[in-house]
Amino acid sequence: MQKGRGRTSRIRRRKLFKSSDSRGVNESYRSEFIELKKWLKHKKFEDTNLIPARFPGTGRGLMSKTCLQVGQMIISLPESCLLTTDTVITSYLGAYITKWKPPPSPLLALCTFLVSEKHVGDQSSWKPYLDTLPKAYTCPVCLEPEVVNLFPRPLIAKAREQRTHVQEFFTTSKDFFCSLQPLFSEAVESIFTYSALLWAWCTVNTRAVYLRHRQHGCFSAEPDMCALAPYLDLLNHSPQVQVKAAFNEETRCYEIRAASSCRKHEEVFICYGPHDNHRLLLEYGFVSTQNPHACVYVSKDILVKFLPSTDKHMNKKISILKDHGFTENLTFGWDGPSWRLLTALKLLCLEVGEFTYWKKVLLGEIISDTNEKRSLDITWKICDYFIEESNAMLQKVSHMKDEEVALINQLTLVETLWTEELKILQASAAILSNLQTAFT
Ligand SMILES: C[S@@+](CC[C@H](N)C(=O)[O-])C[C@H]1O[C@@H](n2cnc3c(N)ncnc32)[C@H](O)[C@@H]1O
Repeated sequence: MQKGRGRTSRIRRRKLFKSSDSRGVNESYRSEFIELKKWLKHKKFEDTNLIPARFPGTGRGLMSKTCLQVGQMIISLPESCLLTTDTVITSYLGAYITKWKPPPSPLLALCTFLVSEKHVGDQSSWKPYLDTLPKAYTCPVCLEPEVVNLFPRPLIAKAREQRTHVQEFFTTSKDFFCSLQPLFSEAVESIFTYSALLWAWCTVNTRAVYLRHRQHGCFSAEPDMCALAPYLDLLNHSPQVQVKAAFNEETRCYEIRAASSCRKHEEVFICYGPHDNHRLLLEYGFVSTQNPHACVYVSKDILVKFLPSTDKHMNKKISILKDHGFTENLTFGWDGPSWRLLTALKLLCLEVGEFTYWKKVLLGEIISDTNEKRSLDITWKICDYFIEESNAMLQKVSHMKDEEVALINQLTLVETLWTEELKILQASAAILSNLQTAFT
């Protein structure tokens, strides 16, 4: 038998591949995690199942020390470890928040606390936690505008909205920050800078868990539902896993239980929600590969671009689609064009004599073979147009990666997004070709 060609060798190679592909490198020896564990232990948290580790695909996360069974507790974090608006209200900031008018939002309270505690450094009782937080984030608001301009069109619009939102959050909070001057020897303008607030905003938005509080009278009406959960917030997202996560009123702990099993020394994931890649990038600053919820969005303008400009009913058709909510959430997915996209196109493809049947189209009825075929052909053309666009964008990003070395990480993120979109479109194109064959 030739060396390296036998069954044992194949198994060994497969095992090696598995270990280099999904196994993490233990990081529990790092000083920030040693300090964090000591601090958490002092707050009555005992960790038995998890170890901080770095993984090839997902970066820093948590690894299982043992095999985790369905229903088993993954982590149980006592209330005293959580950073909530209660923490802020009972701190030195409480008196300032209570007297400020108009009342600050719960989010502003959390962000102010984070910036202030980070500023005091060694003096902060939250230092062991703060030291484990990322120094920078990759949400679109943190990316260079030239990188954001490389996003798919619908995401560019959302990324710009996010930037405006955070800028307004900063501008409208400046007076409140000024009111905190008595607490600091330095000028508050040098502490509560835009970049400090941006860091805090991203910390809360990418890491907080959902925890509904009773509404404090000293805050604005926005729901108070975010809690920062040290250590637990090292858990990365997978769309494939299921967990049960909630605050247990009896044990007064935030608990996560496995709803699917996990093998020893594998990364332990939670699911942040059934989010598509645009939402993951917008809210958490990453893209998930093979995400079953990922899709490619089709805007109304693209639909119209592929339809004859001579159709005298076009404006009426568009306003029907708008009135019935059919101009939003039109998508291509792994399983082909969405029902909403196909339905919108069937309505837009109605011939003059068929126009009166538009209600039936919206109810999912088939009007004619011609209508079915025409709408499928146009769907295929749109899909093909998107495939070409994705390929062109991937080439552009690859070229920029050579030119703009300082932006390599940001560009890689965009590249992953377009690569996933291309895969989805190719899957959709294959499904559409099969459907078209049925009408020829
Ligand atoms: C709650 S934290 C999880 C821990 C984080 N990786 C860390 O090092 O602190 C959420 C952030 O982790 C990263 N993340 C989570 N799931 C991921 C995944 N599947 N792939 C890549 N990054 C992921 C994103 O940056 C996200 O904003």
